[in-house]
This record gives sequence, C-alpha cells and structure tokens, in this order.
Amino acid sequence: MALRVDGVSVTYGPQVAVDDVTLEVSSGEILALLGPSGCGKSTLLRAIAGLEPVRHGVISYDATDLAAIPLHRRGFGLMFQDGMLFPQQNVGANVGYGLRVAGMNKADQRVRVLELLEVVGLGGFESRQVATLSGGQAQRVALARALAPTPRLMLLDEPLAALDKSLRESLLIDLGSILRTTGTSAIFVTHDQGEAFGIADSVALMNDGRIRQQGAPREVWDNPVDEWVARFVGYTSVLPASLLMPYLSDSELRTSVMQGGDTSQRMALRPNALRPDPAGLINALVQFVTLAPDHALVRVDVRGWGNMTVLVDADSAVAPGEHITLRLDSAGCALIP
Ligand SMILES: Nc1ncnc2c1ncn2[C@@H]1O[C@H](COP(=O)(O)OP(=O)(O)OP(=O)(O)O)[C@@H](O)[C@H]1O
Repeated sequence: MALRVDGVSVTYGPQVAVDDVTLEVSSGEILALLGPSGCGKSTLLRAIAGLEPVRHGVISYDATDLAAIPLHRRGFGLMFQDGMLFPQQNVGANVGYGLRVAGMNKADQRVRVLELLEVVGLGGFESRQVATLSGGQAQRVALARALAPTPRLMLLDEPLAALDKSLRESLLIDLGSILRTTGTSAIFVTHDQGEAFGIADSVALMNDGRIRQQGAPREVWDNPVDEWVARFVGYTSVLPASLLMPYLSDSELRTSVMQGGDTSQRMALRPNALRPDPAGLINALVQFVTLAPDHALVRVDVRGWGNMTVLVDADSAVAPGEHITLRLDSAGCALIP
C-alpha cells in the first residue's frame, strides 16, 4: 500500500471542489485521474501534494497521516502543464534542484543529473539554457527534475497538455515507460481519455468533485457504472435494453437483460455495436458520414431509437440519404446497472 485518500473534501468558500473522495494508489501503480474541465482534479492533486488545505477526511501514506507534513517533506514529485523551469538556470541546475535542497554532495548530484538526463532522452543537454529548449524538451527536463530526488509518488497535472498531438503521443509512451522502469507510483491528471487509458493501470473518473468509478481501463470500458461514465468513455448512445433485446444475438447478454427483469434497464452502445450487414434487421437512414484514414463514422437515424453512430470500414461507401441495414454486435454493448 502507498497513498490513501479517505473521505477527502476540499472547499473554496461555499463551493465544494472535491467532495468526499476515497481512493488508493499502491506501490508502483499509475493512476489516471480523468474528468472534464472544472471537475476538481487539480484541486484533489494539490490537496495530496499539500498545496491545498483539506476540509474533511484524511490523506495518508503508508498509514502515516500527512496532515501535519508540509509539501517539501512528503517525498512527492510534482510536474505541471507548464514545466515551470527556473529560467535563469541551465538544464543541469534545474534537474539538480531537488538534490541541492536535500543536501546531496556536488559529485553525487552531478552523477544523478547526468543519469536522469539520459533517462528522459536528453543526454548532453546539461549546459543548455532553458530558454533554448522546445516545449517537449522543457517537459522532459521538468520530468527529470521531479524524478531526480527519487520521489515515492509522482503527481502529474496535465503534463502533456501544452504540447502538440504527435509530441503528446510519443512523450506519453516515454513517460509511461520511465515511470514503470523506475518503479515510480504516480497520479496522472488529465481530461483526455486517450491519455488516461494509454498510460494507467487504474483510471478514476471524476465529475462534480466526486469519483464516479475507479478500476482497470478494461473494466471501466466494459462495465461503466452509469450513463455519465459510459458517455465519457466513448459510448455514443444509451437506450432502454428492452428496445435492443430482439436484436441481441449474444445469449449471455440476453440472459443478463432478462435476469435484470427491470423494464427501465438501459444499454450503452459504442459505434462498433452497430455494423452494416445486408442481412441485418435494423433499418437505418444515413444522415452524414465522417471519414477517418482507417474507418468512417456514420450518423444514422433508426426509427424509435433516434440518432445513432455506426462504425464502418473506410472503403465501404455509404452516402447521406441511403437506407442501410444493421446488426447489433454485443462487443460494443454494455448493460448499465
Ligand atoms: N483557488 C481557487 N479559488 C476558488 N475556486 C477555485 C480555485 N481553484 C479552483 N477552483 C474551482 O474549483 C473547481 C475545481 O477546479 P479544478 O481546477 O480542481 O478543476 P480541474 O478538474 O482540474 O479543471 P481543469 O481541467 O480545467 O484544470 C472549479 O469550479 C474551479 O473554478
């Protein structure tokens, strides 16, 4: 066990920014804290860091309450969207900051700085001025600086948000592999689903200050606990299960629906839940088509169901105004409890 957040609330005046949150990060685990803008992710991270007072609840590390322990003695590394490097210092001095503060001797500092620059792929950069770095290089320096004192937990607040898409993708992979090879536990705050699911062992979905669901990425994808979570993780429609029952071929899912026995049961559908099929029994009218290099998303209207999104192969030509038939594929369906 490592970090435990137990019933924690944080308020700004009358506003409750973090509302009774409980979560755990075990040793070596990467937890992604995912949610829309303003849901309270940064506030929770700042409370864990010791930058925000906790109104209710307890934050502890290895069963020690952190309430009386200030930021610099918690042993946590911090990294933000803007690396906040010290502009007057060169790269080596930036990376060595935490080591100087900890009183490490000069020779050991130098060894550690060079080692960390290698880890983040910036070997040979120690004398460079911060102002001459690209955005991606600056974030690598910020990562090296945070990792240098061997933090027991890294707190990362949207560390890639200021970078362009392709750099974000490659740095995400590097970041994940650096955290894993150094065995560093981490909380990674993001509003980007792809980032969260791409890096994390566990994902906590937050909305309105509360954790709505926490679990392994696959578990959250396959078993969203409610409609909000379902839509947030990419389900595009939610319909009464009774409407879909006649088209479900998967016997296990049919049994679950029947066992639920409750006529208000709902089912969430991803775009891959509906597949074009000449023998399909669901009639749909194509409204518009959005092309991507390897697939297309087709907006259709199904009578009684409303607008639905359908995933089709990039080379299967469908056009607005066309009538097509679809079948229901249980692989893209989830029953909402
Ligand atoms: N210092 C502050 N004073 C007052 N209200 C604040 C303060 N910081 C944040 N808030 C409010 O608390 C709520 C949560 O903000 P927070 O920054 O934690 O959200 P977030 O999920 O990190 O959002 P984003 O992804 O946009 O950064 C918001 O409604 C915000 O306006």
